[in-house]
Amino acid sequence: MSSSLLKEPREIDEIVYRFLEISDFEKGFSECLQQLTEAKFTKSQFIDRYSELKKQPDTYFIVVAEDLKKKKIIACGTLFVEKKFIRNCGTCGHIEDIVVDKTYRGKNLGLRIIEQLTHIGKKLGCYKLILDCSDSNVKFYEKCLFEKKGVQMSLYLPMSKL
Ligand SMILES: CC(=O)SCCNC(=O)CCNC(=O)[C@H](O)C(C)(C)COP(=O)(O)OP(=O)(O)OC[C@H]1O[C@@H](n2cnc3c(N)ncnc32)[C@H](O)[C@@H]1OP(=O)(O)O
Repeated sequence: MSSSLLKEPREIDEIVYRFLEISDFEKGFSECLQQLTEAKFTKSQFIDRYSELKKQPDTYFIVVAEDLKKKKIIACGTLFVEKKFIRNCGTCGHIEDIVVDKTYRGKNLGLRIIEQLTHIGKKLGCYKLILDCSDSNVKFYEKCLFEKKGVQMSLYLPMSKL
């Protein structure tokens, strides 16, 4: 994943926006994600998943914000890139797992993470970016220029290994 895919400036007020690195386990990546949902994992699980995603460099783009003074991950978000047959074999981007550390909310970090993911999506030629969110986050995504469309549906499956 080349950092040339990222939007400039990548550093604002001693906060850097960059791709996830293997050393981010120590910098509180899991603790940041835990402020979104259940996200406890061991270092070995992190390394396994990180290595797996690294093998698909055109598909998974995880952007983090690091507070350089504290060496701490304070926000993150994912762009998952889906290759389709429809739309002239088009590419659709899925925005996932956006979270900003509680103590940094309301300072445009969420907006900047979305701007980075949108920038990557544009550079990769995605024809659209889509996401699921709760009603309470609709206004945030509208500020990020998304518009409400359709409904979200889920089917949670038992976690069996077939
Ligand atoms: C696809 C998914 O991942 S959905 C899951 C989203 N994540 C979560 O719900 C986790 C918990 N929440 C968070 O981490 C954060 O509150 C986020 C990511 C939703 C927002 O991040 P923040 O950094 O606080 O937002 P940011 O400061 O960039 O806000 C940008 C604009 O949206 C507005 N905004 C942000 N959140 C909200 C909200 N919930 N309701 C209304 N407006 C909002 C801000 O006021 C700001 O507007 P302004 O430019 O007029 O001042």
